[in-house]
Amino acid sequence: MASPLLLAQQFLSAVTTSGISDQYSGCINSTGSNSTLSSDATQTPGIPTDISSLIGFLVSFSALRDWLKLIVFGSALESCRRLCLYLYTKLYNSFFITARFEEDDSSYDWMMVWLSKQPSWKTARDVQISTRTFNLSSNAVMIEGEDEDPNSIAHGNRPLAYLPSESTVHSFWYKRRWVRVTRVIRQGYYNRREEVIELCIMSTTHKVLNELLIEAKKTYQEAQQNTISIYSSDCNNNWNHIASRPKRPLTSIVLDPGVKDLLIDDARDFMASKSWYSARGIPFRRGYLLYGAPGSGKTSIIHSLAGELGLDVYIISLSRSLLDDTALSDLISNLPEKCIALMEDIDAAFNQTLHRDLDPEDDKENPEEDDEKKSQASTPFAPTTSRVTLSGLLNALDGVGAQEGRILFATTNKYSALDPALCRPGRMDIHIHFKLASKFQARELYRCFYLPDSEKEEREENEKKAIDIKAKPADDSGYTSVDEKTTLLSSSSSSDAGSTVSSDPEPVIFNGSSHRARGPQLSAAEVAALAMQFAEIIPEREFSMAALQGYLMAYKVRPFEAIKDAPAWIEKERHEAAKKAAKASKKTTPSDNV
Ligand SMILES: Nc1ncnc2c1ncn2[C@@H]1O[C@H](COP(=O)(O)OP(=O)(O)OP(=O)(O)O)[C@@H](O)[C@H]1O
Repeated sequence: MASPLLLAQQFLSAVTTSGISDQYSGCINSTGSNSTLSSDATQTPGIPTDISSLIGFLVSFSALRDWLKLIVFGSALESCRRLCLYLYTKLYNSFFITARFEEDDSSYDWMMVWLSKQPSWKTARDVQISTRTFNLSSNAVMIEGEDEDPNSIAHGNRPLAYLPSESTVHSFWYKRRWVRVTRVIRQGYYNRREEVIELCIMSTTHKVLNELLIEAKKTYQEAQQNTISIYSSDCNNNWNHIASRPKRPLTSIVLDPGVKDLLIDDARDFMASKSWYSARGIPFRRGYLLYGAPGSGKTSIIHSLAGELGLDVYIISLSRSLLDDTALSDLISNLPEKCIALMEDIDAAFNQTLHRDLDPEDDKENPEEDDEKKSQASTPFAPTTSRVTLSGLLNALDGVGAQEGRILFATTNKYSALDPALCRPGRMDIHIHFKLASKFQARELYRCFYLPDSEKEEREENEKKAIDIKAKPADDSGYTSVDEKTTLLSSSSSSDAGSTVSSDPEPVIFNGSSHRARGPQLSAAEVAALAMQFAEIIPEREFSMAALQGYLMAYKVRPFEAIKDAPAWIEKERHEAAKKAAKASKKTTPSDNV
């Protein structure tokens, strides 16, 4: 590598040949310091060899002098700029607090809904119109003047909102503090569009920010009051909000007497017993296994309970592609402290097909549906890519990383196929059998369908009150055996199941089908009497509640026809079931012979 001295000498020799050095040659020679000349340098007469004389020589060029001045001046300027920036940041940070909200976090939705309610946000001059609801089904972010039409979603009219345009700055006053808001859109990994809200508050402490956050969260929760949030995991194992569903009233689900009470009381009691569990060193978790006939209300009751308890539902799909034991464990440990974790068709995760096999015992409960599923299961579907093992699931449920405070609901149609380790108390504390519809359920479902709305509201109110009274904290929090509770609660509600109506209702003259609003207006007593008639026709434990619901849906505004045509419908269903059973047995006979 060439030394700087050598380079300087080469530069000088170039200058000398161009004649510039002539005027300076005297000066160079006058230094007379040739003592350190190298053999190369001796070949170029008049070139300074020590550093100080070289610098003196270079400085003697006016252009070089200017360059040097520029470098010194530039460095000083840059240092000054950096110092100012540092001081500004220091000063800014001591007077302002900046908070960022990323789009994939729930706090972003809180902020957007809260901001949409700020007068200055609504009057922004540079706006983007959006139909985003921020995971709310209500019109919490609608623009002023838009009617709050309860049917708007049914008509496809999503509420409109003003969102200030991206990268524009908006400011307003909050509790006598100046607040600046910026919507920043940036490019994330894999060119993913990411949105961040930056909130800058003029405050020296976090007090105002905390107040603002609490207010935003409350505003959001109020807007969300009548909905439950449903979360599901993505392939990166993150929990994503996938939907907000309106709460389903418990009265709309008809189960055998005592089952609903058992579930709600137990879950409420569990949620209020954290200290009881920790005092005894028992993991604060509760598991419910709902098993039985398809379409008997297992999923529906879970959603309804979530609404009643004010918990979000986190769906754990064991057959999700690429889910393995580690990913499952991560998912479960990332659940929030109070939530409902739902594993549907828990038996299906360990089968090699995407469909459920059926338990021979359960076959009896719903032959038609089961035959259908059997034939589906026998078709060559791609095997699931899930790699969850039973031991992986057991560890995830109660291993070290398992989340405390969560309520797990698992459903299955194939109870006897489940491993006893999975069903043991501690993992699944309460097992509830959901059977095909009883006469009592058929009667209540009919009432639910045709009861006037005002009566329904009253009934819901009464049921809610009854639940609230029971919800008072119990002294003996902890595990109670299923048998004990079922007996207790069944007896308390059996009077309802056995009620009868003595007199026949007045027939209402009504023909043909019409819109629901123009259907016959029946009194509660009339509906009750008709419901009794309907229940008498429906055979005990032969049809699922989903099948009965499907039948009544066809008679939404024709309560009398629903009763009149029920025997024919039952015959038809039996006939079809027999046909399917014969077909299925034909299919299996040749292989049996082989
Ligand atoms: N007990 C019930 N009361 C009121 N409606 C019911 C009941 N059972 C089922 N339904 C209705 O039937 C439909 C299916 O119910 P749901 O999905 O809850 O059944 P499920 O037992 O979870 O079925 P699967 O085992 O096939 O998942 C829903 O629309 C629900 O409204």
